[in-house]
Amino acid sequence: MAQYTRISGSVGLITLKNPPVNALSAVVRQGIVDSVERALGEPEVKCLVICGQSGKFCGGADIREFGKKMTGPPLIPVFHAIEAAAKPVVAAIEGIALGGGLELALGCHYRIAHSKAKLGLPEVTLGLLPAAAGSQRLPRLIGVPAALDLITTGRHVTAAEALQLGIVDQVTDHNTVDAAVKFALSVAGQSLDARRISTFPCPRLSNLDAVFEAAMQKVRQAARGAIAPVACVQAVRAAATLPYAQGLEREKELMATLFTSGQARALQYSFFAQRAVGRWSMPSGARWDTSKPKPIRKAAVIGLGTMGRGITVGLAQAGLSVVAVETQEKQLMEAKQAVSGMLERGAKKRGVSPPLGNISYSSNIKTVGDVDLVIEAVFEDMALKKEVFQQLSAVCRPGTFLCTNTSGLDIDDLASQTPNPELVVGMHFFAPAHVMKLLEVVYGPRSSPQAVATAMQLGKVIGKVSVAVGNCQGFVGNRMLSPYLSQANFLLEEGATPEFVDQVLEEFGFAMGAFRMSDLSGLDVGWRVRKAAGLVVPGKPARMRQGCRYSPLGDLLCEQGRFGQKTGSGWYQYDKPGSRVAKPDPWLHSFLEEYRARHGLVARRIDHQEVLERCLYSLINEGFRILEEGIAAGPEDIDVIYVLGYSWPRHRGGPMFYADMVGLTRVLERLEFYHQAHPDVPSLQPCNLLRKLVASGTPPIHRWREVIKKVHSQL
Ligand SMILES: CC(C)(COP(=O)(O)OP(=O)(O)OC[C@H]1O[C@@H](n2cnc3c(N)ncnc32)[C@H](O)[C@@H]1OP(=O)(O)O)[C@@H](O)C(=O)NCCC(=O)NCCSC(=O)/C=C/CCCCCCCCCCCCC(=O)O
Repeated sequence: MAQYTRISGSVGLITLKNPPVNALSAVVRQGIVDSVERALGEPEVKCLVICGQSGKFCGGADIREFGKKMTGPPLIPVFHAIEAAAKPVVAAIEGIALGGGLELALGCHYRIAHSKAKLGLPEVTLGLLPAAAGSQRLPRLIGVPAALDLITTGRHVTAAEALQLGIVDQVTDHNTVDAAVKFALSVAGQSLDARRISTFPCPRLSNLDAVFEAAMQKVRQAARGAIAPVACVQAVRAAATLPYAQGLEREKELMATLFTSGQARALQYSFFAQRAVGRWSMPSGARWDTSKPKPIRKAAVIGLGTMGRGITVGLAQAGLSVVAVETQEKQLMEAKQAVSGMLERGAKKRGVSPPLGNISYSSNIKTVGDVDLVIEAVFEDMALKKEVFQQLSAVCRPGTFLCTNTSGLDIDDLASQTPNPELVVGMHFFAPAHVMKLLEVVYGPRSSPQAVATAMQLGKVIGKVSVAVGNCQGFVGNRMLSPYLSQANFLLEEGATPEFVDQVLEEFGFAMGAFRMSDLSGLDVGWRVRKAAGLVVPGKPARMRQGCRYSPLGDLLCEQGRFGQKTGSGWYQYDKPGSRVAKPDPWLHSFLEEYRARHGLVARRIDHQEVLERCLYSLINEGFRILEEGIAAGPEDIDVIYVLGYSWPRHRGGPMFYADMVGLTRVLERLEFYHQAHPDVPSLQPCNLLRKLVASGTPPIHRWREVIKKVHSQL
């Protein structure tokens, strides 16, 4: 609702009340209309102030109302009524003014912000544009280049930047509502002619075409197929070239296309999924709301390779005290230098001082005796990790949580090295660990709910989106990647090239196709895993292993020392080791031809559809297996992992959301088709849960949990 009160006799105060972020629901919109009307009708009232309760101005349109039947007054006329008011209206911005919240403020005549407030038009991140006249008012207020930047990126700006840009008129460190009331009284009675943004001409640009061409090129490059950023540029162009009323029509037209698009649905699903994963549960029944985390003040990181360094930076930046341990003195010195450099660069960017003093370095593992939690980040080798866990058990005080940063090793096996397996959890960070938002928190069968809650909470403290998942080979992300990569390899055997497969996957929206990504991460990584699994048999490149089809192509490249970017060749060639520019490699093409000839394979023409379906549907099928086994609690968990950790295009929601969009019946049919053609590839065999979902009438994704629950209860 919106509550109307009178203060200081002559000020009408409208307070938005819709926890948690005062979103502009139908009731709130109606409340604003009624309050404004009332204030304008009261002769004693000289001016108005609009604020939000609980220190939050407004988080924008109520996203939960999208996709439902529209009720209540639409936003644009509400904001026009405010702008047209004959009494000054001042927005008192505390906390947030985002999306429709900022558009509301732009409809007001003046804006006063608290110094800690964040402002922005993040609609683009939800697949939309600021269609409550924001795309038309903001360029008129701050000019085209700055408006283009804010509207196409959706970034939030601080109050200080908003003041500099001219979005707000004043910033205060004190009570914002008091400041706004004082300000409103000071301008009461003054002409408002120069305060109505919709009447402003858009600041002229001499190089208008060039500015828009450059903006369009930039968004197209970054968008990877997303349509909202493109529409945002078009809407701002309308503001720059058309009268306000016509610009508004264009904004409406563009919004109509976006509003009902699959991309908007996907991005809004993703928004809620990222919040839903915080409400984790385990098959044992343990849950986020019944498991209390222990506060972590001091942590240790063991092993200061690339991952350990990134984790140390993340912890120190979040204000934790960190003991960073590396037993090799030379590496310890190198790591100290590298970590300090990362902290200094990060601090410079954020305009703060680097938290160098939060870290103490040591080559002696015994120095971790007084920490609350340890993150072991040594080399991905089970024997080595076991040794470290045994040492930790001897030196850590009772109750210390022991976490391992691993991308797929058995958490329970490791936990068995300690007398307290309930304190052990996996924390799978993604490289670079201080940058990537995703953290897989892996619980073993003996991990206590408190250990999981503590790791999840620590992830939040260091700015990660943490997803709790069960223990299995590769956990969720890497386990699903395995069939995807296998299909990519099989496609090469059957006639495709790495360039073609990557092109198809990149057109779908991945930042990198399967082969460019493998070259970047290093082909030796998978080689080591396959060796450990007994799949690599030197001198035996046969295409079957353990009764299933197997492609030894990656192993053969590794045997030649082709590990990818770091060695200057892999699936592609590079100018020099470490170079990032992948070029098609004639050697690789001849190698593939020889390989096919040796195995009696006849190259056939493989089309776009087959590449996409075989790679994506095998990955999705594995996702259903993971749900069936209870390794992930719901499809949102998988989707968040893929969007944040594996560059799955955000505007496609994630693999499970994509399956829902494509239609489960279609996914099932195509998997059956490919499995018939390749019966020796088990990952193409549709899993039980997928069949059950189709048999139960293909419910929409938000109802899959009901079917999953039934499947689990039958097991
Ligand atoms: C920064 C935040 C605000 C707060 O962050 P934090 O403190 O970390 O808390 P969170 O965990 O993120 O959030 C707390 C809970 O609040 C929920 N929430 C947050 N924002 C909203 C919201 N805007 N609406 C509803 N719910 C919201 C959140 O989900 C959490 O709850 P839960 O845990 O999930 O239960 C942060 O939350 C944030 O960034 N929020 C989003 C801000 C944002 O993006 N705002 C913009 C929203 S879109 C908008 O404003 C659009 C405006 C113009 C719309 C014009 C509409 C016109 C329709 C015309 C249609 C024409 C087409 C016709 C087609 C046809 O012809 O049919």
